[in-house]
Amino acid sequence: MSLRDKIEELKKIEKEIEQGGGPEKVEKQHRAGKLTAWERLELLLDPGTFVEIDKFVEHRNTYFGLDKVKLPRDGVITGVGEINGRKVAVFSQDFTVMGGSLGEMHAKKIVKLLDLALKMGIPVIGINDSGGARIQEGVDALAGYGEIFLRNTLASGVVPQITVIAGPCAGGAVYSPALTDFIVMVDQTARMFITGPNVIKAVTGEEISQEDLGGAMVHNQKSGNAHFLADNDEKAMSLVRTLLSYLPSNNAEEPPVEDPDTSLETPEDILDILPDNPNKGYDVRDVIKRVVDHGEFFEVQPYFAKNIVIGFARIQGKTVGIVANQPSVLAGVLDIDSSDKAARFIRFLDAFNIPILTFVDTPGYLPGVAQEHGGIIRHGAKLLYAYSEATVPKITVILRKAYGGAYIAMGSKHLGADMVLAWPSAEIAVMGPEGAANIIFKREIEASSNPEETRRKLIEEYKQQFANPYIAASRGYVDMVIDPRETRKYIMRALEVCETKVEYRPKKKHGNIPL
Ligand SMILES: CCCC(=O)SCCNC(=O)CCNC(=O)[C@H](O)C(C)(C)COP(=O)(O)OP(=O)(O)OC[C@H]1O[C@@H](n2cnc3c(N)ncnc32)[C@H](O)[C@@H]1OP(=O)(O)O
Repeated sequence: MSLRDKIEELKKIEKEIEQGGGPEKVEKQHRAGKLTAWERLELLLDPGTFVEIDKFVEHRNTYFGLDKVKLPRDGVITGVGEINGRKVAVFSQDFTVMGGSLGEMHAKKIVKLLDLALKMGIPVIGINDSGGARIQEGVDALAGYGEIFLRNTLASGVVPQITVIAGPCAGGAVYSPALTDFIVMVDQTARMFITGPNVIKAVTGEEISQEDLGGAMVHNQKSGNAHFLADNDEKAMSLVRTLLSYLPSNNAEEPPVEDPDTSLETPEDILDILPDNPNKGYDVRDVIKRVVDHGEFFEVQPYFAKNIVIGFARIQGKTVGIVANQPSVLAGVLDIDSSDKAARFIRFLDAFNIPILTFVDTPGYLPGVAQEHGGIIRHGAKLLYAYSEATVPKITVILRKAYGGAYIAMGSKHLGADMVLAWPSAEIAVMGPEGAANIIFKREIEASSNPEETRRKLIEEYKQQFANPYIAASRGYVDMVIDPRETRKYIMRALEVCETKVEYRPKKKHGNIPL
């Protein structure tokens, strides 16, 4: 055979492989509202940038008649491509090939890709659509998952890892996504659970549908396992592209600078957001949008623990991570879920050189038996730990309430904030005026001929004395009390000063965050 003939043969082999599970399976995939592994990659990557690796890999299993079965690419496409001109490593499981199930060689392809991404310092995006461990391959499939979990862990904090769940992801398979930084789930088609409805019914007697057990909304809203909800595969791919635009390729790089907004102005109407009544809520995102570049805020986990808001934005084109109490939900209290949500995000920001911008308006940690018995002490400590551990620039703006332990936890000076700004509306105290006055003036109130009137007067007195930013500012715990209309300017200046920040921590193997 001449070289030209051999090239013809190569093209023929490639064409066969590219059929995946064949037209019928592709048709079934489309009928289920899902794109194929290849179609997803085409939407995710810049056109013409994908370079496939291991296209010719085949399984070598002989059990249960598998030796007679051809599984193109062993059910997963792997390779390197570009997103907005930056290199990424990607794998996309092909459900048309034996349900995208993971056997020995399928796993080896993903492991090889993760090793490559780690060596080259490029983000990893995994598109999951799989029936899990390939049952016929037994322990080889389990070993494959173990090898992947190890790589996910080693890559954690070195390169960003993003998972899209675009179909089933069941059993131990869920732990690879869980070890990555962000999970996007596609509404109605994504499913994640350790054991499905049938096993649950047999073991606990509970009856539940797949969607209610592990659908995209459940994990976005209830469990907090997912970070983003996408209406369909197209939206999921576009979401990943946006997310990546905020991130560096690895922990030794800075995030890319995009479309810098050099205006120093904060819109005048920022003064109209806080209600006059301090017990009324407002949407903290209205504050965030008036401060960041072009009013653009990319929220992460918008459906989970809504009493805290996290997400990405830019200041002068540079990425910042935002953590903000949300006074319109549970008055912005800190509880188990919001502490977990914020702490994990802060650790991501710190690992990837992204400054933390915190907005504070919280009445404290949520009281209650469920919270105490649920471990609020341990979960709340995660937030303290994450802020304390972080060495990236930390800028905090106290908008209104900053009470008790929550004052300390929310990026306070005491946990190493580089710049703490406070609006004149800030109230920094051990607790709110009503609670405080009832305790410290208890005897005076009881002895009074008009207890209600005395209580009211003493609460007012307490408010005058303590419910302001000036005592904290007089101690240097607040660096500057500012006109809210200058918030953006102060943040810009603070971030500029922090650009050369270097902070060392004692040498250790790793800390022991309260998990
Ligand atoms: C450490 C990791 C440990 C684990 O992964 S444990 C989890 C093991 N996996 C499971 O229990 C899930 C088994 N699969 C299923 O329940 C269903 O196939 C699933 C994922 C809900 C999808 O259902 P459908 O959309 O109706 O598709 P289907 O059942 O017709 O499957 C399509 C083709 O894929 C095959 N398949 C799915 N999961 C597989 C697996 N794990 N091993 C081997 N083959 C698997 C299935 O047999 C079917 O093949 P075919 O097209 O009929 O030739």
